[in-house]
Amino acid sequence: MTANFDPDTFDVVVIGGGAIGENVADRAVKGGLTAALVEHELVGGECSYWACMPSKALLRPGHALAAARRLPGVPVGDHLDAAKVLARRTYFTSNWDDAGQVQWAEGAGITVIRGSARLDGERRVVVGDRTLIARQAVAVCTGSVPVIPPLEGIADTRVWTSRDATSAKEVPGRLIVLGGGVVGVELAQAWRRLGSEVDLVITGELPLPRLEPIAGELVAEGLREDGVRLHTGSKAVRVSRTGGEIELGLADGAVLKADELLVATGRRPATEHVGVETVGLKPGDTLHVDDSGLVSGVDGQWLYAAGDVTGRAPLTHQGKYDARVVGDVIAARAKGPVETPPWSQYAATADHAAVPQVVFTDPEVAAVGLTADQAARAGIETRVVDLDIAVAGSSVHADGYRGKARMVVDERRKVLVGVTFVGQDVAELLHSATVAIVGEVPLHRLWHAVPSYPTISEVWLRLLEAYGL
Ligand SMILES: Cc1cc2nc3c(=O)[nH]c(=O)nc-3n(C[C@H](O)[C@H](O)[C@H](O)COP(=O)(O)OP(=O)(O)OC[C@H]3O[C@@H](n4cnc5c(N)ncnc54)[C@H](O)[C@@H]3O)c2cc1C
Ligand SMILES: NC(=O)c1ccc[n+]([C@@H]2O[C@H](COP(=O)([O-])OP(=O)(O)OC[C@H]3O[C@@H](n4cnc5c(N)ncnc54)[C@H](O)[C@@H]3O)[C@@H](O)[C@H]2O)c1
Repeated sequence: MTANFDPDTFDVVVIGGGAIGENVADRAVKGGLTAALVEHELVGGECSYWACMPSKALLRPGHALAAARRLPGVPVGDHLDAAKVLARRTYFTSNWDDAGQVQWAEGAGITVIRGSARLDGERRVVVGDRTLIARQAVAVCTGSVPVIPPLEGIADTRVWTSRDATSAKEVPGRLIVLGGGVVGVELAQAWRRLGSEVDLVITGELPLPRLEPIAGELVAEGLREDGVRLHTGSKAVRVSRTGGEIELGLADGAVLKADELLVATGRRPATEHVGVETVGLKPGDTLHVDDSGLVSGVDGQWLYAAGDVTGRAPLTHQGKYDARVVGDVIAARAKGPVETPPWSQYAATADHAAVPQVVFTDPEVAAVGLTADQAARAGIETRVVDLDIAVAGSSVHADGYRGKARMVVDERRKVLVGVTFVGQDVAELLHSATVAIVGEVPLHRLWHAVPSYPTISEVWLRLLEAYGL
């Protein structure tokens, strides 16, 4: 480790102390460097306080109740105790206090600096009246912010973003959710199961349009069964609030009324106020990176980025994988030139081949790799195998179990390039698919990975049989 005599000079300065920035700093320190982590809100970022953790804490009790109802003989009540669910959610956010994460970071040897950071040319970062100097590298890990569509009246109307929807202290009586991506479907179901009347407005015919159609089909079915009113093919055009009531006007003339409107129409990289213009980049743009995390268009191998700000895979686990690459490669390059071949410690190759994602609705969606469409568009000669999940394990798991599975095979290489499972409790099946894709396991060898009886994993056997093995 380089001795740190000047309190404003570090080997690495990380801008943004979300999960991704924390991991860049941690790996750099583990590699023998000094690192400063600059954060202007809460160390831990979106995932810990307003995204993954609180949203999953809001969803899980409703799923447990629904699962219990599918099993005769299990004594269950008819609704959740919302106050207790909200209190448990708040526990998972540490009541929006980052003392624990700061303690972790300092214990890991990272210097935490509070304040808003801006790049100020090569290897310089300004925080308030301090100018930090980065001997080796600066890593921008500033995450993303919600996109608010330009609806008439929206600038003057108080609406919810995902932050409000994950931190609300009371259950709204009526909630409109605009946008049928992952945030939209998860939070529509969470609040519906906590007692809100929910209208979900989507532009297409199915929610979750980036995933295989089986995901949108079964999730739409699940939402409707819960009582969510799904407005498909709908375009929101105007919004207003009178007193406590918000109105959302649709292009077909319909007007939806509610107590709150959650705008869940996507996110964009947070690069507007980070001083990227001082190094020749455009504020607001995505920071495109190579597989080692080096920002494109900036010379000198000193500016890195990871996480949502890169637009590669806006997911905590994948961003943390990219962060481990970035922290490791900065430490390695501090000692000399480094090769970054695919699948090496210094290349985030999986971002192109096998990004896993779980949508934590009921039914769950667990998907990794390419959809059939994406594989075909990439010029891969594919064979698609579709199945209902109907094995001994699924029927024991829940009465009336409904689920679907799809695997996308690269026919030339006889390996998997994409797998999607949809159904109750399929999330834990996903890692098997990720291992198969990353390991490029030939199907004839996968045949020898025998799933236990009676588990839902037996769907693997059925998929391979349906393929012809
Ligand atoms: C509702 C919701 C649910 C989600 N659920 C999941 C899930 O279940 N699983 C999953 O994998 N992903 C989930 N995601 C996505 C996940 O939250 C993000 O991919 C992840 O938080 C990105 O981490 P990050 O570190 O890149 O950004 P962030 O977590 O946003 O961290 C960036 C940090 O940088 C700080 N910062 C920004 N600018 C500056 C500056 N100039 N100076 C100092 N600090 C600055 C911010 O305050 C912030 O703390 C969810 C997202 C949402 C919105
Ligand atoms: N469980 C998880 O892993 C999880 C959960 C939540 C979020 N996330 C991540 O966070 C990111 C952001 O999620 P998101 O749902 O905000 O974004 P998204 O881009 O996934 O979905 C936004 C949706 O809003 C729709 N939309 C855009 N403009 C609209 C408009 N004017 N009216 C109606 N619909 C409109 C889009 O067609 C899209 O379907 C995602 O990329 C996801 O990876 C992950």
